[in-house]
Amino acid sequence: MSFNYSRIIIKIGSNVITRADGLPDAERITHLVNQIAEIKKQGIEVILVSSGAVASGRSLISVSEKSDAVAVRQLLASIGQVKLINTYSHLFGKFSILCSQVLVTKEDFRDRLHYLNMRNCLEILLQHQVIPVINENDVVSVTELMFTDNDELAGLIASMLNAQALIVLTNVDGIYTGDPKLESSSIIKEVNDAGIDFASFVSSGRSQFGRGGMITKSTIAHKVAKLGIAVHIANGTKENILTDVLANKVIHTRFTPTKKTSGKKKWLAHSENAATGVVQVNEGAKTVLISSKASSLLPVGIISIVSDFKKGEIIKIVDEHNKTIGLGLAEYGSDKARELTGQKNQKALVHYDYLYLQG
Ligand SMILES: Nc1ncnc2c1ncn2[C@@H]1O[C@H](COP(=O)(O)OP(=O)(O)O)[C@@H](O)[C@H]1O
Ligand SMILES: N[C@@H](CCC(=O)OP(=O)(O)O)C(=O)O
Repeated sequence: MSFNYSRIIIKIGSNVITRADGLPDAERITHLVNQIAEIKKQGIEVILVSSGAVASGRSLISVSEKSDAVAVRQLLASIGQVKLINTYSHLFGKFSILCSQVLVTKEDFRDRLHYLNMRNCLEILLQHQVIPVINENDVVSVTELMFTDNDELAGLIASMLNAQALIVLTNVDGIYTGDPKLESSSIIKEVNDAGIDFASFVSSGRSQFGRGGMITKSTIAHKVAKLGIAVHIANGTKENILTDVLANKVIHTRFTPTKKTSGKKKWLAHSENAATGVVQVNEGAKTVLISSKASSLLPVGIISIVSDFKKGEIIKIVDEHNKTIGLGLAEYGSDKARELTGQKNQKALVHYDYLYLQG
């Protein structure tokens, strides 16, 4: 049985695009573009999240090893992104397909208006049959402003565009039960909502040119699947991998999508870093909020306003043990919330439509 998706995000990792010597693998990129063109011909909308700017830069310039690592990354990415996008543009052009360059930073996902502007841009590209090729803007994203890696970025894009699936291509067949190099390890074919402790068997090690490693892939995949989007982690170095994944013909790891979530909640799900305020709730409120019943956060269940916020800002909701249980959009500021804390029959601080609860 093949998967019937109409909109997919494909993430191509550094290790898929890069040869062992650190230079871009032109043959592989060509093969992937050929498959994407084939998928597009079937009427499936495709958004590409592609790493490879740094690797492409490496093929164009040599830099002294003594130079500052952050500056070198900026230099390589700045030069390399031009080559990367030119490669895609040339290869897609052979199929008369237009692609576009979209470079983003973590900041672009913070503010809802900015987020919606970005979404509108991607939607109009898709409406015009263009394949957006997205990468982090490595030239301005440094240290704490960076995404953990492009897996995190791909997860955000999948949520933003209500995609049905996210396909993450890496250099192993999927998530293994242990070190992929050991014979005793096997591929986990299906992950469902039951919740697996990935950290217990996925090592934090990364492959040569990767940034986040398999741990970020697992965490992001789990989060995205819980928002109702299927996630496939597969080996991008294998022949016909994309068409085979969609035809369900190849062994890989698939995270089963669970409940459907609204666009607003999907945005909130990825907004922890943008939260300004923190609100602590009691056990009763926690139970009601995480139950299957749709409930808003009312002042009666609030114990304290831990840090300040203004109306319309994102707040983190924590339980009595300071564990984060969700994120929401404040209907009013922290001054008013403090006045109402513990009181019955008051206006909700977070309306259910603007409340995302981590499960
Ligand atoms: N349990 C595991 N299953 C699969 N891969 C693992 C596991 N533990 C660690 N890894 C490592 O994660 C690497 C893939 O992540 P990463 O280096 O970030 O790649 P990419 O560039 O594709 O994002 C694999 O090459 C593998 O060495
Ligand atoms: N933006 C960088 C890639 C960063 C990155 O996180 O890569 P990956 O390990 O593939 O998720 C580049 O284009 O070189």
